[in-house]
Amino acid sequence: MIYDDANKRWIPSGSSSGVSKVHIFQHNFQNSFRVVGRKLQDHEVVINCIIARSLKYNQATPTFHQWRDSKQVYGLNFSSKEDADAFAKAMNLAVETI
Ligand SMILES: CCOC(=O)[C@@H]1C[C@@H](CC)[C@@H]2C=C[C@H]3CCN(C(=O)[C@@H]4CC[C@H]5C=C[C@]6(CCCN6C(=O)[C@H](Cc6ccccc6Cl)NC(C)=O)C(=O)N54)[C@@H]3C(=O)N12
Repeated sequence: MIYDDANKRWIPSGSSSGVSKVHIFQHNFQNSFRVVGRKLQDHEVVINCIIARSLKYNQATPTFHQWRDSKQVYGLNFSSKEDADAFAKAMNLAVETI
C-alpha cells in the first residue's frame, strides 16, 4: 500500500487492491537490494523500490509494516504474522548488508 498524504489514508498501490507477493531481490554485482511486489492475479508490479542503507523499517503492528523513501511511504499489510516476521527479518538483513 501507499500512503496518500493529501487525504491521510492508505491506498492500494497499483491499479486495484488485491493480494500480492512481495520479494526482496539482491542485485548480483552492486551491493543493492530492491523490494518488488506483484499482484498474484495478473502479476502487475505494485511496488518496486530500492532499499537504501538509511531505510527505517517500522513494524507498526504484527501484520502491518511500513517504510518511507524520499517520495512516498510504503505499507505492507501481511496476511499472517509469520509472513510479516519473515519479511521483516529479510528486510533488516538487507539493510544491514548494504
Ligand atoms: C487499524 C486501522 O488501520 C487503518 O485504518 C489503516 C489501514 C491499514 C492497512 C490496510 C493500516 C494498518 C495499520 C495501522 C498501524 C498504524 N497505521 C497508521 O497509518 C498510522 C496511524 C497514524 C498515521 C500517521 C502517519 C503514518 C502514515 C504515513 C507514515 N506514518 C507514520 O507514522 C510513520 C511511520 C514510520 C515510522 C518509522 C519509520 C518509517 C515509517 Cl513510515 N512515521 C514517520 C515519522 O514517518 C502512519 O503510519 N500512521 C496503520 C493504519 O492506520 N492503517
